[in-house]
Amino acid sequence: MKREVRVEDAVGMVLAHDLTQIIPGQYKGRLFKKGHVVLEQDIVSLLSIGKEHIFVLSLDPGEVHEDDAANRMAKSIMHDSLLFTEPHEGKVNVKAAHDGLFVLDVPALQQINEIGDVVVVTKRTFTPVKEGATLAGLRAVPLIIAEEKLTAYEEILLSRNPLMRVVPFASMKVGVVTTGSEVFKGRIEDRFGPIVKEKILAYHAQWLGQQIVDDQTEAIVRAIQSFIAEGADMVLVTGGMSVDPDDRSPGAIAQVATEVVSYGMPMLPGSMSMLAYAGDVVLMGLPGCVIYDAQTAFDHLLPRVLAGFHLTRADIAALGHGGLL
Ligand SMILES: Nc1nc2c(c(=O)[nH]1)N[C@H]1C(S)=C(S)[C@@H](COP(=O)(O)OP(=O)(O)OC[C@H]3O[C@@H](n4cnc5c(N)ncnc54)[C@H](O)[C@@H]3O)O[C@H]1N2
Ligand code: MOO
Repeated sequence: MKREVRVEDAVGMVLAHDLTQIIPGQYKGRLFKKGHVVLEQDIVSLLSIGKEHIFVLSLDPGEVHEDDAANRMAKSIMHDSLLFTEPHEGKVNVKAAHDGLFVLDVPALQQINEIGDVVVVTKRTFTPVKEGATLAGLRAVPLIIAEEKLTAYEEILLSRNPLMRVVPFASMKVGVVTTGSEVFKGRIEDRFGPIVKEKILAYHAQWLGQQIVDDQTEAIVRAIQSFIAEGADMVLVTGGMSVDPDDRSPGAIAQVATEVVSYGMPMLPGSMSMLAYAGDVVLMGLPGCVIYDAQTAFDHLLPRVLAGFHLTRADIAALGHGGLL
């Protein structure tokens, strides 16, 4: 509620509007901002610009100032992997405490943003982020917010936190099996090795090496198994993923796998990719587009796998929404 008070009585109260200072020839601008909580030392400044009375918004019981609200919003989503800025204009920014994969509880975010007057705005879930990156903004929309809106927010998080977190990447050991008679027989130069190596090293994973083999199922199987015997956490098989008679990679991966999650996925480019597991070892089949397109399904699967997630068919099916890269 807006009401008039004597400046001396305004300490602790919230300014209802901006207050302007004019010093002829020198300055015309805002001395205090709407929403400012009046401090003891502000009294002199206010009197010096001719304000003996000011309009304040009094916080009735059940009302919270925007900055206090933003602080409470931050408190409810505390997590070791997150850092929070001081509130400014009713907003706290959330930052990454370390490199990793940004992971968000999307249904909980939806529930929070349905409350009204509190908004949480984030990066997309499963985005790889660097230390210090801004992940989200938490904002109280009105200057004065109803306590019940904040309570509703806090109640959702009682059972749902962590709402968001950053999962560090494991330093997995990765081996690459490259198929293709044209490469094996030296008819063309291999392009897969350097491209995949760069993507893997960008996540600080370990490069075990690359084996180039002919389009023969047994040769591909042996190469995968030799990387597993060497301690690989992940083996990538490149090329030979589509429909030609020489495309042996899916069959070879399936032979080694204990679980085939998916051959084919709802992402373009990269729809001919494959994900399988041999025990805990991740097996991926990478189609030719990975050497052609800057972004494919591989770029979306790799960080999630490195963050330690065991992907299911449901996870793969969910890629379709936004999967047209
Ligand atoms: N009839 C269909 N044709 C294709 C389909 C389909 O569903 N039906 N899918 C297309 C899609 S999508 C993709 S992606 C590619 C998948 O290709 P492959 O993984 O089978 O790739 P290859 O046939 O082995 O090679 C394609 C192309 O890339 C060259 N290549 C392969 N490996 C290397 C390497 N290590 N270094 C350099 N160049 C390499 C290869 O020589 C071919 O030119 O299939 C579509 N077709
Ligand atoms: O697997 Mo293909 O890449 O859909 O582009």
